[in-house]
Amino acid sequence: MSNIDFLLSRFSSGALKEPAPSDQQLHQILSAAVCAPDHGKLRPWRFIVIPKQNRAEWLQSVEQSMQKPEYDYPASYLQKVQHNFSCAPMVIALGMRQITEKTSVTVDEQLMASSAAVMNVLNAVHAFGFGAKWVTGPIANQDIVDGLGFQEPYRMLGFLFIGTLCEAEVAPPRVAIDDYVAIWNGKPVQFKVDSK
Ligand SMILES: Cc1cc2nc3c(=O)[nH]c(=O)nc-3n(C[C@H](O)[C@H](O)[C@H](O)COP(=O)(O)O)c2cc1C
Repeated sequence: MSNIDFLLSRFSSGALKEPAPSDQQLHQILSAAVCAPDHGKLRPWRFIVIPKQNRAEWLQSVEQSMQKPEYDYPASYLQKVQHNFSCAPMVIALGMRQITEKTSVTVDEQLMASSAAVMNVLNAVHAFGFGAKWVTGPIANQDIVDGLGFQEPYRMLGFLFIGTLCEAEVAPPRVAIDDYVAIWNGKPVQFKVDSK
């Protein structure tokens, strides 16, 4: 497969089975993260691997926090979280360190660099033939953020579930790029997708 076909064939999937990437593969996958564009070289991205051997303890703390009345999660969401965290072969919590002193680089730019780093991780996972899904959702309550160590100045950016794709999965149809790209001809542009 050519490099461009490789990029065009990536898709997200939460239907994952064992095995997960090996430690060596994970090291390379995370090394791809730090190749992301990074204004001011602030390295804002942070990754917390939640290893299989600590997953039961992690899940227990998630369940305890989600059952607190102040959070008011629907039972169906708790079940979904239990399923995702117990079944995913690999779980990585995503975060960033927000730097506001001695830099002119905005936190928005740091968020963009951190998101670009996650995208590199998704592509590196795909390069090794694995699948992944980035989720945020309402799970990041204060107890979960604190339990990970992602309280300020850090900011939580979600979780990555990583593993082997189920055979039946194929890439979904993609949108037409012409809808999202315009050529500037001296006047403000009108995107096709927004004028439909
Ligand atoms: C920052 C971010 C957060 C996301 N959070 C969720 C989520 O909480 N739940 C979910 O089902 N999908 C979530 N998604 C979407 C999936 O990760 C994925 O992008 C989507 O299913 C489309 O698949 P694709 O990557 O193949 O286009 C999120 C995506 C991004 C970029």
